[in-house]
Amino acid sequence: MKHIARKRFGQHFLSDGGIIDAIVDAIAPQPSDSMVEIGPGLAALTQPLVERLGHLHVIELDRDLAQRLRSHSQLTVIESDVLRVDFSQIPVKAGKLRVVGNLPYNISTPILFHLLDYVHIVQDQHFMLQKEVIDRMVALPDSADFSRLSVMLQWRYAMDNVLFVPPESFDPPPRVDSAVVRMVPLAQPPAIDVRLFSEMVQVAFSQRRKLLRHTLGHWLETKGFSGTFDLQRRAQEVPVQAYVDLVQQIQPLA
Ligand SMILES: C[S@@+](CC[C@H](N)C(=O)[O-])C[C@H]1O[C@@H](n2cnc3c(N)ncnc32)[C@H](O)[C@@H]1O
Repeated sequence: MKHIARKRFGQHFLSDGGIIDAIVDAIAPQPSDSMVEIGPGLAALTQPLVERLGHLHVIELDRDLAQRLRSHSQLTVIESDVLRVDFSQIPVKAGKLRVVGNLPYNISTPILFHLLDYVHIVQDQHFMLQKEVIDRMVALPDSADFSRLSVMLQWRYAMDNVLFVPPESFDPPPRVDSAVVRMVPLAQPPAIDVRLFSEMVQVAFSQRRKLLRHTLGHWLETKGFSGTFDLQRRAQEVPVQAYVDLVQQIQPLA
């Protein structure tokens, strides 16, 4: 029976064979990999991936789609909201977990933040996202796209935009351009208090047009910060490393 795409689940199914091949080539799955796919849908990516891997974990919220996928003996289906999945419970053969998915765009940022909690067990992530979101993820300081998302991901991942995907590659087509991003956790990430860092970056970018003196200045006072930091700048002018250095000065880790 034909599945009718459900808008509330952000369902846009890949239908362009050339794009599917290009994504699978970019992922380069190996039989020794332990991989999990978020939102397999009608298995456009799932099928070629599992052919190369032999086995794949998939996380699907839509009950009907999860039911269809269960008939596939090489898949372990986790029927759940991905934001509730504890990725540390997914078995890995050896090494680390590889995470892939053509994500539901309405919750792509919460998914990226949820996965930050598991970055230490992840080898890499390949995600199809709204191109505009990827532009923000990989943006450099002083550009209009440099945002909270850029800082929150760049301190922990090396990222690159690997493929542009136009709306007509999907059925039904989304109203936006898409792209595929590769995210590789940094081998030697800085030691920081992630919660404090997240709070600080949120405060810094809360009013992008204002100088940090008016936004971050007060927050730093409440934290008892007595070091030096140039607050005569806007949040988007500050390099990621400077945010890292700042949070390390506020609360040196034990
Ligand atoms: C953009 S579609 C991609 C489908 C398929 N991978 C493809 O490329 O054709 C997103 C998929 O994520 C599923 N999904 C939506 N919200 C979800 C959630 N919170 N947790 C897990 N899966 C979800 C949808 O049901 C859908 O199958």
